[in-house]
Amino acid sequence: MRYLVTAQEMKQYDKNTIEYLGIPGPVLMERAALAAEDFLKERFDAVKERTKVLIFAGMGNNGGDGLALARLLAADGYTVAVRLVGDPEKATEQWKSQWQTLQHFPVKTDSNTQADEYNVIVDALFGVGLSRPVEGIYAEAVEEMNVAEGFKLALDVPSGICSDTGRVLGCAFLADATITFGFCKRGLVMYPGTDYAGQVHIANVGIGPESFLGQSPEMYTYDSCEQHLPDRTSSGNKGTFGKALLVAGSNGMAGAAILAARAAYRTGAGMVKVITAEENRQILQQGIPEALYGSCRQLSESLEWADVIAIGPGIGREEQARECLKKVVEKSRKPLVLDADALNLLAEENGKALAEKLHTQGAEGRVIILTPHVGELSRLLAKTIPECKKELPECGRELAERFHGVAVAKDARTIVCKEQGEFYLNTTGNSGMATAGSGDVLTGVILGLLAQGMNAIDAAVNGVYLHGRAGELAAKLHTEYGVMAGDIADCLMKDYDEKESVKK
Ligand SMILES: NC(=O)C1=CN([C@@H]2O[C@H](COP(=O)(O)OP(=O)(O)OC[C@H]3O[C@@H](n4cnc5c(N)ncnc54)[C@H](OP(=O)(O)O)[C@@H]3O)[C@@H](O)[C@H]2O)[C@@H](O)CC1
Ligand SMILES: [K+]
Repeated sequence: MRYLVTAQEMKQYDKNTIEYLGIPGPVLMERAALAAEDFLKERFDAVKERTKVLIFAGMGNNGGDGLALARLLAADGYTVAVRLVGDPEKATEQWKSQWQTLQHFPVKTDSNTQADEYNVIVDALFGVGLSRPVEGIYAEAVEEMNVAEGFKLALDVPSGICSDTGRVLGCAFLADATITFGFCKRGLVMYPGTDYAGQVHIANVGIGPESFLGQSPEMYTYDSCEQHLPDRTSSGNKGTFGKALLVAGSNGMAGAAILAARAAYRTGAGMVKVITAEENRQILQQGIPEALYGSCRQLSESLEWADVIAIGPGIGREEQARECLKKVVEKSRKPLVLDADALNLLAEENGKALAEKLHTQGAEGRVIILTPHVGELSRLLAKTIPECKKELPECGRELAERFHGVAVAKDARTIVCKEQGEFYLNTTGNSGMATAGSGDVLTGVILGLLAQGMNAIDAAVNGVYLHGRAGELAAKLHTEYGVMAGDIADCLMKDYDEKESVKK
């Protein structure tokens, strides 16, 4: 698990480390600079004589990190220059102290430095203290760094990127790599910040979980397959691994049902039954002979049969789809995944009563997982798409509260949350997954995990992670251009069976 922190959280953890744990600020700054120096030395020590480093320093402690780095590199024999940007009169105390020390080292600090004479550019203008759009001399400095040749390293956060949202405030430094201190900032993994950050390295500078003092970060992600998958007992039979009911595919939309059913099987569900339009029967049975078939008339008895239910992929918004949704809500209390047109139906004026019933069922303990993309989310919350994109975690939370369920708010960086507790931000996946049917696969994955007895939040988080990971594997085979939803389904669990973590 990797924490993703906001600027405010990071400042609090800094403060707690200094004031409560008793590690002085200058020690933290020294460790930050040492980590940055190590990072550069790893790449440039072999060509030290030819390496010329130019550090752009602002007047806050991010600039202070830059000054300390300049001193360390100069002491180590590198050619280093510092360009000050801002008024040193307004600098922080730590900055001033670093500046005084720097005077004893061979570092060029006049303003005549030409960025194109240097082959390493370090951005130490702003870190988590960025508080407004970058303009004037600061924007000019960012522009000069961006057009310069050479390797570009950002300290803590690329200047101009909002640490909390990843948004560009005015303009931003385009880094090859970012070395970030203590914890990864949210803005380094959210778009577009992640594209500006380049490769992100997290440096331990002495600010750890001890500094939380009961206030742990509100967001996290997973970097690898460290999650818990459902136990798989070797003596299990198909009943052990769950009976999953999938209501999907109106006439002509059999593909959505096939994709979701395949994904549920690939994730480990014991049995998958698909309720779909009569016209889809033949193609469904050819497309996925492993699945059981049921017509819409058999829905009530199938609800009895099922352990878990998903509804939505390709169902459309016609009367039959509405009838199916009504039955799924009114005749069952089993764990339920709502996707696609099931969500659109709930957002319609005459879906409000059903939404109200679901809200009550959620309050009474029914497991409800909603998987809207931003368009569906905007309809459900009566907000614009840009609003939903801008405030995705908050919108996810609002949806989770509305249904007392788990929200999977899908975008390039999907958010998963409950009514309370942390936000999971997913960092697996790629642009190849922005393809028709990809959402249907995700519904199947979550359904498959639920069928095996996983709780709602774990099924949603792990489902989103696995789906993204499968997309990465599919892109290795087909490139991001060539990935189709069926490839994602077929790549599910591909790299899992060798891993110890499967057995956790
Ligand atoms: N605590 C510690 O010991 C440790 C801290 N560490 C480091 O400290 C960094 C945080 O330092 P920080 O809090 O001083 O903020 P920082 O990012 O330097 O920026 C503040 C300055 O920028 C200015 N400013 C802001 N926006 C602006 C704009 N648009 N345009 C122009 N000016 C703007 C703002 O000016 P003001 O708003 O006051 O006018 C102020 O001068 C952190 O990212 C990490 O690198 C590490 O060494 C680990 C130990
Ligand atoms: K920076």
